Amino acid sequence: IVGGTDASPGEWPWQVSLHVKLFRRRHHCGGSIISNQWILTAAHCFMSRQNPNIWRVYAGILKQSEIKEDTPFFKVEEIIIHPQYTYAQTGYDIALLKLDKPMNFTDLQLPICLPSKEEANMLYTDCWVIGWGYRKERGLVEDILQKVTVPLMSKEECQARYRKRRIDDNVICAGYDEGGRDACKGDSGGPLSCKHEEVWYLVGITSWGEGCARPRQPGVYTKVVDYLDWILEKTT
Ligand SMILES: COC(=O)Nc1ccc2c(c1)CCCCCCC[C@H](NC(=O)/C=C/c1cc(Cl)ccc1-n1cnnn1)c1nc-2c(Cl)[nH]1
Repeated sequence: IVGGTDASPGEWPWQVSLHVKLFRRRHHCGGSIISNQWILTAAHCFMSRQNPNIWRVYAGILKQSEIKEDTPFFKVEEIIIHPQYTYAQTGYDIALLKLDKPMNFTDLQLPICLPSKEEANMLYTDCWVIGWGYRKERGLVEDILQKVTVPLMSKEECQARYRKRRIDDNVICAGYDEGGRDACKGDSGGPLSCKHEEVWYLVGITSWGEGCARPRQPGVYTKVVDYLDWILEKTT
C-alpha cells in the first residue's frame, strides 16, 4: 500500500494473508473471509501454483512477524478460479478458496458482507484498500497491515486513464488523479472495502494497475457485485 497508515488490531478482521510453502514460506497475496469456509481472492495469485497443498491461509493477524512455524493456519481444500480468467488486465480476476475445515469467528477473524445486486450502482464514498504489499514500486512486504482510503471512479474516467487498454464492465477503478495513494505489489487478492450505513461491503478485489500510485493511473479492482451469481453457485 502506498501512502497508507498502520491498521489497528481487529480493524479489518476479514483480511487474510495467503502464504505459499515452497522452498521458503512467504506472503503471496491477500484475501477476504466471506464465510466460515470460503476466502475470496484474485485468480492471478494462482498462476502456476494451483496445487492446494502448498497454500496456507493466515487469518486474525495484523503483522507478518506474528507468523512463525507454529502459528496456526487454515489448509486449502479447493482452489476455484473463474473459468474465463486469462490474466488480470482482461478481467475475471477472481478466485475462491475452500478451507479444509470451517473457521471459528472471533473478534480478529470475521467475514465481510458481499454487496447486494440492488446496490450494484451504489456510489460508495468511504472505501479503503488494505494489504501487506510494498509502499513503493521497488519495495518489500510490510510487517504491519497498511490501510489507505481511495475514491471510486467511473468506468468512463478509468477508460480515459487507460487508453491503451479496454477497461471492461466488471472492474471498478479507484485512485487519485494526483497519485500518491494506491495498492502495490503484494496487495493483490485483498479487499477494496466500502462502509455504507455502518456496514462494510466487499466492493472490489485488488487486481492491477500501471505502476503504483502514479498520477492518473488508478488501481483496477474486480467488481465483486458482478460475480455474485458465480460466487453463490460455487459456495452453496
Ligand atoms: C517476502 O515475501 C514477498 O516478498 N512476497 C511477495 C511480494 C510481492 C508479490 C508477491 C509476493 C506475489 C507474486 C506473484 C503473485 C501476484 C502477482 C501480481 C501482484 N500485484 C499486486 O500485488 C498488486 C498490483 C497492483 C494493484 C493495484 Cl489495484 C494497483 C497497482 C498495482 N501495481 C502495479 N505495479 N505494482 N503494483 C504482485 N504481488 C507481488 C508482486 Cl512483485 N506483484
